[in-house]
Order: sequence, then C-alpha cells, then structure tokens
Amino acid sequence: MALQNEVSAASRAVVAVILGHVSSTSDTDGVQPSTDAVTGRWDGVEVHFGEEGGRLTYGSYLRLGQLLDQQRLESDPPAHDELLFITIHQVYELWFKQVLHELTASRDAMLSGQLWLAQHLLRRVHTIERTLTQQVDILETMTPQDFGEFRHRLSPASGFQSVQFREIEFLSGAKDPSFVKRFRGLSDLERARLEQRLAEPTLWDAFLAVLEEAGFSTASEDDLRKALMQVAGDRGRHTEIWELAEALLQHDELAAAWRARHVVMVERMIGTKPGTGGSSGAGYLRSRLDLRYYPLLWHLRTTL
Ligand code: HEM
Ligand SMILES: N[C@@H](CC(=O)c1ccccc1NC=O)C(=O)O
Repeated sequence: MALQNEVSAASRAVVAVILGHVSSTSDTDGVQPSTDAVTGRWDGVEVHFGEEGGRLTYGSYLRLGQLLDQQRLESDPPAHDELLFITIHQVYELWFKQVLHELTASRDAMLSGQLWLAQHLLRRVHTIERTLTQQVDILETMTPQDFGEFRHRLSPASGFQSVQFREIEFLSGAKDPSFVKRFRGLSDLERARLEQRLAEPTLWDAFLAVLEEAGFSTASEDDLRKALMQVAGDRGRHTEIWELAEALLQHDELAAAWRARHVVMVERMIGTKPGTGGSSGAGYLRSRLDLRYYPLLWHLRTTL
C-alpha cells in the first residue's frame, strides 16, 4: 500500500512536471522537463520522455496512434476483406524496410571485410523472406468473389509500383533502369531512392570485392568461375567465403520462391485477367520467374 502511495505520488510529480506545474529545479526524482527527449527516475526505474515530453508508453513508443490509423478502405460500402488486403500489404512494406536495412548492412559488412557479420545478417533476411512467402496463405483465405468486391477500385494501382520491392531487387544485383522509367506516379523522393540503388554497389559487387580481397581475380567471367570452383573445392580453407556464397544463393532462392507463390496466388484470384497495373497479369508474372540474382552461383552447381 505504502509503495502504491509512493508510486502515485511520484506519478503525480511526473505529470506535474510534464504539465509545467513544477519547475525543473524542484525535487522531482531528477526529472528534467524539456521539449527534447530526457531521462529521469520514477520509483527507482529509469524513465524516458519522448519528443513531446510524455512518459514513454507502449503505444507512444510504437506510434500506434499513427500506425493504426493508416488503414483506409477504397470500397464504399466497405468490403469486409479490404482491411485484410491493406494490412497484408502494409506488413509486407514494413518487412521490406527491414530487409533493405539488413541487406544494406550485409553489403557494407562485405565491403569492410566483416564476413561473419555479412552472412549473419543474410540469415536474418532469409527468415523474413520465408515469413513473407507464408503470408500468402493468409491472403488466400480471401475468395476471388470477395476480392472482386473491391478490386475494380484499385486500378491503376498495383504491387508493380512497390518502390521498396524494386529497391530490394536492385540492391540484390538485378538492376534494371527500365523499371524506373515505367513507374507511374513516383514521388521525387521515391525516384531518388531508386536512382541511388542503381548507382550504389550491389550485394554481388560486394561479394566480388570479398573474392578480390582473398586474392582471386574477378576480372573476367572465366576468372570468376575459376574462383568459385576453388572456393567450392576447398571449403575448409575458404569457409567464410563459401558460407557467404551459400547465404547469397539462399536469398536468391527465397526471392524466386516468393515470385512463384505470388503468381499462383494471382491465378487463383484473377485467372488470366489483365492486372490493375496494366500488365497482362499472370502472363507477365510468369515471365519474371526465371530471374536469378546470381546466375554464376547457380551455374557452379552444374560444374561441381
Ligand atoms: C489478391 C492478391 C494479389 C493479386 C491478385 C496480385 C496481382 C498482381 C498482378 C496482376 C501483378 C502484375 C502487375 C499488374 O499489372 O498489376 C502484380 C505485381 C506485383 N505484385 Fe501482386 N497481387 C496480389 C498480392 C500481392 C501482395 C500481397 C504483394 C506484396 C507486396 C504483391 C506484390 C507485387 C509486386 C512486387 C509486383 C511486381 C512484380 C514484378 O514486377 O516482378 N502482390 N500483382
Ligand atoms: N494487381 C492486382 C491488384 C493488387 O493486387 C494490388 C493493387 C493495389 C496495390 C497492391 C496490389 N497488390 C499486388 O499487386 C490485380 O490486378 O488484381
């Protein structure tokens, strides 16, 4: 009981400080009110104050007010399944952001010779990628009829316009400037992000730098094939490079698995109808199934 009273006294003091009722020099457990983020003690526990001076809570830390206010339906009257459709895509984009964060760091780790870190981060990406593919199961609980209730409202928007998805492709190694030209409705910031990805080193460039650093020539494709054969032929000696190559191949395979899962889902949902983004639909998506980020790592298999 005494503890509770102390807690509520401290709590009142904190509220008073936040509201500006108590000066910052008064005895308030060391709390320093300010418009910047500050730290104080509350019931012996370190307490953080956010940018707006409020004591940090679950919701304020995660910005749930903003996050949970971002699901706006196009359908009117609201189609029941549109919330699921929006939620799935928003979750994808959050994971894409995380994947870009990890792939960029993995690339930089390769460029600075931190090979263990590079493959550690790639392994995290693999688990996210598996989750992304599994998420299709949730979307497939929506029937074509229920999708049809709001699909006509989505045109000309399409997953084709996902900037982060294309950034992942570019960063992984599949740079294709024609996508930037074909993008409709890009903001200046989005265009700059894509241009930056086209200009910067890819994961494959970084892997070549790793091979060079280890003394292999990567000047020609033939040199590169020889280097990969040597690494594969003496894994005891080139363990870290071999593991890294395998982690890259895994990333490539998981991206291919997502494309395959996506196209089958599309056929289940809309058959052979053209896409809202203006493509032929499943036909276009099938033409993307052979894309591989690291063809030489796949070719290596044939020669082993
Ligand atoms: C009902 C579910 C879905 C259907 C029917 C569907 C359909 C399509 C179609 C037809 C295209 C070709 C572009 C066009 O003309 O529209 C496409 C592209 C794309 N979709 Fe989806 N999609 C669905 C769900 C998703 C989800 C959940 C994502 C996750 C972000 C996604 C991401 C993409 C991406 C990134 C592309 C471009 C692929 C590329 O250019 O290789 N789609 N989708
Ligand atoms: N392109 C899909 C519609 C669709 O799935 C979509 C529409 C808007 C935003 C994201 C989407 N997801 C993937 O393409 C279709 O043609 O049905």
